Amino acid sequence: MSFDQDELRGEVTRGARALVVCPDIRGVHYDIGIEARLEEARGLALAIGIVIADSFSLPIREVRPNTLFGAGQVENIGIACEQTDAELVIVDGALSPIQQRNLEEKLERKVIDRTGLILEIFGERAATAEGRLQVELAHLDYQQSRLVRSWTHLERQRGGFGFLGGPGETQIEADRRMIRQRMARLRKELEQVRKTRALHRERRGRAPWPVVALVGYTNAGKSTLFNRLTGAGVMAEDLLFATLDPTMRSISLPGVEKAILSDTVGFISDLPTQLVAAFRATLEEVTAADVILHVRDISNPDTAAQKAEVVEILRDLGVIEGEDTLIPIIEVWNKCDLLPENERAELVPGVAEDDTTVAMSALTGEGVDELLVLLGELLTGKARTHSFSIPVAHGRRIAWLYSHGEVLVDEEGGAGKDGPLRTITVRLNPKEFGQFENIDE
Ligand SMILES: Nc1nc2c(ncn2[C@@H]2O[C@H](COP(=O)(O)OP(=O)(O)OP(=O)(O)O)[C@@H](O)[C@H]2O)c(=O)[nH]1
Repeated sequence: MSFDQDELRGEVTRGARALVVCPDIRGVHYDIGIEARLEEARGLALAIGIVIADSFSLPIREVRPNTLFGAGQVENIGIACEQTDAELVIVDGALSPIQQRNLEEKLERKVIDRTGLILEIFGERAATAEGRLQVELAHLDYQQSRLVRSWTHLERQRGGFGFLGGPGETQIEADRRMIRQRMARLRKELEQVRKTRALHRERRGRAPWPVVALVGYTNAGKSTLFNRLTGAGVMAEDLLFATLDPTMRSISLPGVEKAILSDTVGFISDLPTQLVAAFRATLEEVTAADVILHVRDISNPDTAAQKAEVVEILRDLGVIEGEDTLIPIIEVWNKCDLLPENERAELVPGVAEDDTTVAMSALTGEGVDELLVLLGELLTGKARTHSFSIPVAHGRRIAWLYSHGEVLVDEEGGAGKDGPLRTITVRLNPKEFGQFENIDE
């Protein structure tokens, strides 16, 4: 195989020192302000263990097709790299393959753009089979576009120059073909995974404990909360857990011996469209959770817009349908410590009236106990009423409902494709509701 598979992954290494540059292009609409964009870009880089040597924004009046930035700006980036010892430049915007190559040559450093950076993060976080496949597919797609248009560079690398349309070009063609073949294979595998869909059931079936999933906008404080909830005292079994999957840990909650806390990839503004499918797939595991903690940075001026985006994705994933949430969601109003005194007094600490909101600070720890109590209640005591339409022939499922839940109504419910139905209304807590889905006929 002539194409180096490693080229497709691992654009950046953990611990690399990077300069983060945020281009502010005149006439381009960004969802959030330049300071917030810079903050987000820094957060993204930190999320995959990059050390930030420096970060700044650069106004661009006119996009240069070859380098994006103007000549003077490129020079300044180079100087900043020298001064801060940066070995990597992250451009928080889209670079064409040509721009990326040219910047790399001029700066004599690796340069990655926003899509490349986000792909790295997704690659690290993808927890399900579908997520991993989607991320690899997006990576190949990205890589493919780079190959096509930067062929002169690769040709030179391979010593193919001198022959017009000669070996160099053939090499590129071969690389492209290989990528296409790999992509076709991945698509097939994806189809397979989707067909079986046993994924989540299997995952749920395997986990004897309830699962609590953290979702939220990037920089909302998910990791900080994750670390606070999982605490300093890491038990041996947790270490094993942490090695297997660093985004999952066990926690104990009032009334619940053990629950699993699962972190997910953060939501990102202006997500490049080619990454949307991969992003959703990395979040699929959320649909297997018993409770979702939606972490919000309540001190952020864009907090309402960020919430709307998160809700939209949860809708797409089928977690929210119309007015109903199929998995209970607790809104964590994080970073309360940053609110002005008068606003804080109304919120902190604790639980708001609707009992699905907790105001807290993952940094100072205020409100954490209230959150734990609410979580414990949701996972144990707080049963909810559900209505199921079940074929009479599915005796085991019906018997299970009687033995585990509190059946309120049980009546004839017409006929379905598996014969006569019963409509059973029953009170189940979230854990039992999850278990019920796994009961065979
Ligand atoms: N003042 C304050 N800062 C906080 C709080 N929680 C988190 N932070 C800070 O916010 C920044 C982002 O926190 P993270 O926990 O990394 O955010 P995240 O949601 O995991 O971000 P991604 O990994 O990008 O999704 C860090 O600098 C935290 O120290 C809080 O309650 N109060």
